[in-house]
Amino acid sequence: MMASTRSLLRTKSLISNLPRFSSNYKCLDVSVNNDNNITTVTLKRPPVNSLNLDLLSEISDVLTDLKKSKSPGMILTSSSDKVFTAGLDIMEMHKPDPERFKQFWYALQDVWMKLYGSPFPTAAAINGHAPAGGCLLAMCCEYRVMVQNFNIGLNETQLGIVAPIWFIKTMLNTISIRDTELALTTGRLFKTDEALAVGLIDEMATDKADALKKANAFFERFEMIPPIARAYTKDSLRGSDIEDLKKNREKDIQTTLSLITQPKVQQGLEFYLALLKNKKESAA
Ligand SMILES: CCCCCC/C=C\CC(=O)SCCNC(=O)CCNC(=O)[C@H](O)C(C)(C)COP(=O)(O)OP(=O)(O)OC[C@H]1O[C@@H](n2cnc3c(N)ncnc32)[C@H](O)[C@@H]1OP(=O)(O)O
Repeated sequence: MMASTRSLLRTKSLISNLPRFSSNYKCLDVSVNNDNNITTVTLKRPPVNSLNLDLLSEISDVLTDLKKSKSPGMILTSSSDKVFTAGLDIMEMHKPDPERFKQFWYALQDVWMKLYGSPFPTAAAINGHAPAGGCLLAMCCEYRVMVQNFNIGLNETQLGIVAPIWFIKTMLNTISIRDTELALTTGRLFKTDEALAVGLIDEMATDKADALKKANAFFERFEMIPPIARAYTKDSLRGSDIEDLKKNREKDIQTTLSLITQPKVQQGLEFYLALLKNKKESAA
């Protein structure tokens, strides 16, 4: 075979392996780093990247594309300069339409299973606050770099809601049982340096550029590791948590719907929404 034909075939096979991303994402920016082929997925749903059905569906789609294209890795970050994501969109839980809520929760389960269980390595460049669902997304990643002076944690109890068992398992996979219990029961939000001290994040960064640089450096650790050995090892550690949710998926949706629609829980959410609005008014 002529050298030029060989090189053309090689180029073709490289092209067919490159991730093909939909340009139709409304709430995400997706870009591939030419130096290391790592994909950066940037959450872009102003003002606070709250996770509604649309955003979750797009994250789910991009994770499917990355798996199909055998991506060498993904960084999750935000286009905002102060919020990574404010967690689940409270409007999806406030006076929910049951059918819409089921779709929303199903999409959240999907994102969790795909991100927590991804065969490719993942890092979060947390360039802003990451409460509740935001902390969950960050903890699903294998490595977390966080810009200083922001907050992260599972603060559900502060809203009068209960973090589902798969949220709890994700925290248990990250920090100690003792710290998980204290953090969850008090709904604690950790400042960046406090999060580093308990191991909720792996590194601190001065700004987003520094966070992205450190997140990119994480992937160098796998240069000499066969991807299949890496992926099987991750699955041995995380796979049983995912299997548990797969088995209980419908039950988890029904239980969450019946809890979220309880009058006391709805009152708690209304109170919390009012606090968010008042905060704005008293700052003005
Ligand atoms: C029983 C059932 C089990 C359910 C289990 C549920 C599991 C997870 C739950 C969650 O993820 S609930 C969400 C928890 N999130 C929070 O507690 C964060 C709330 N937000 C904030 O603390 C702040 O907004 C911020 C993230 C620190 C950012 O502060 P900033 O000053 O920059 O912005 P704000 O002025 O506060 O907000 C702007 C705008 O966005 C609205 N908003 C904020 N967070 C959310 C949200 N999570 N969902 C929907 N909307 C949100 C906020 O009200 C403002 O709205 P406007 O006043 O501009 O209309």
